[in-house]
This record gives sequence, C-alpha cells and structure tokens, in this order.
Amino acid sequence: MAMKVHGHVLSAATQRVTLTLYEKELDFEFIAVDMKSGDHKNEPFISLNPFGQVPAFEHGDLKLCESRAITQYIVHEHPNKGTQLIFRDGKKMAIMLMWMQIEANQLDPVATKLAWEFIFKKMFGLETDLVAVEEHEAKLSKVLDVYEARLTNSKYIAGDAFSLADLHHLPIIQCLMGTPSKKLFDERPHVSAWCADMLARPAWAKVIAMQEQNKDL
Ligand SMILES: N[C@@H](CCC(=O)N[C@@H](CS)C(=O)NCC(=O)O)C(=O)O
Repeated sequence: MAMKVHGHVLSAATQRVTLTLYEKELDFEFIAVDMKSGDHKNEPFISLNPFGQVPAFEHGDLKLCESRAITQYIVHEHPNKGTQLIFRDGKKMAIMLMWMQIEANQLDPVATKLAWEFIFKKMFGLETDLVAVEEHEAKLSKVLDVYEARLTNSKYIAGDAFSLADLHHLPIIQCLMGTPSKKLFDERPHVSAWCADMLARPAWAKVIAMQEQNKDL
C-alpha cells in the first residue's frame, strides 16, 4: 500500500513531507496538483484537504492534511527506517515539540510573508512592497536572535541530533536563501552554520532534484 503525496514541488509545506519521506528512506507516489489551474480548490482535491491547500496525504484509508501532522505520522509509523528524527526520552521529546511549535507559530508566518514579497509576488506579476519587507525583516530578526542564542549551546535546534524540529524549518529557509533576507541568517554565525549543515543533507538534495525534474508544473 503506497503512501501518496498530493502537492506541488515548489510548495514549502509539500517539501516538508517529501523531505521526511526521503530522510526515512521510504517509497512514495507523488501526485502533482496543478495549482495554476486551481485544482487545489476543486474536487477531487478538496475531499482530501477541505482548506484547498497542498499538501494532502493518503495511506490506505488514512487521509491527512497539514504537513506537520503528516510528517509526524510518517516518523511514528516507521521508527526503524532511515534517520531517527524523533527523541524517545520524554524531556527531549518535549523540547522537540516546543521547537516544532516555535517554527510553526513564530518563524514560519513571518518567513512566508517575506517569501511572498520576494518570490511569489513576482510569479503573479506583482511588485515587492519594500515597506512590508522592512517590517517583516525586523520581526524575523527578533526571532532569529532567539535561534542564535539557542544554537550557541546546541548543535541542532532541539538537541544534539537532527530531528523533525530542524527538518520542518528547511523548506522555508531554502526559499529565503535566494532572497535579500538571506543576510539575516548570514549575520548570525550559529544560525548560518545550522542552515548550511541542514542544506547539505542528502535527503534535501533529493527534494531539490525533484523540484528540478518538475519545474514546469
Ligand atoms: N499549514 C498548512 C499550510 C499549507 C499551505 O499554506 N500550502 C500552500 C502552499 S505552500 C498552498 O496550498 N497555498 C495555496 C492557497 O492557500 O490557496 C500545511 O503545513 O500543510
């Protein structure tokens, strides 16, 4: 019974799921959703995700949306495959869950706004709003100061091993690395080293290869 990922190769949320599957060395079927045609807002996709957003995931009769829930399902179902990605110890697990929440609630919203200004607006023929950029970069700086302090004492964000908490950050960080907001990461040596370490992972190279193969979608 194949795991199926319905998504778009340029979507950070989709990449969070495919990256997890590559880290766990699991086979899966990728079903490209034609977002240009609005297929994510129509049936049959909205039966998988009624919010009309990619990704959606199927495994037998299980249907899931929300990338971070999908990644947790994958790692819990396959504890002995590929990279471990979670901690068994209760305290370490709690710290990992805390950083997963910090990523989702503090870093991702502001990073996504910057990606919208610098990358996605251009795709729609819209101009970057420099006032909005300044506002969001100021917010992201404050968040990254917290990350810099944490990473001064910890190789990875949740502890001494690469975990789902780190992995969840990777797609949106990669997005910003191609924008002027990269400077905010470069200015912080521990954040910068953490990003370089994660971006060099073989599983991430597979996500990028998948993006290259499907870039016309
Ligand atoms: N919290 C959701 C966010 C999903 C999301 O925002 N997907 C974007 C692509 S990265 C999307 O489908 N955007 C189209 C839309 O919102 O209409 C998740 O993590 O799965």
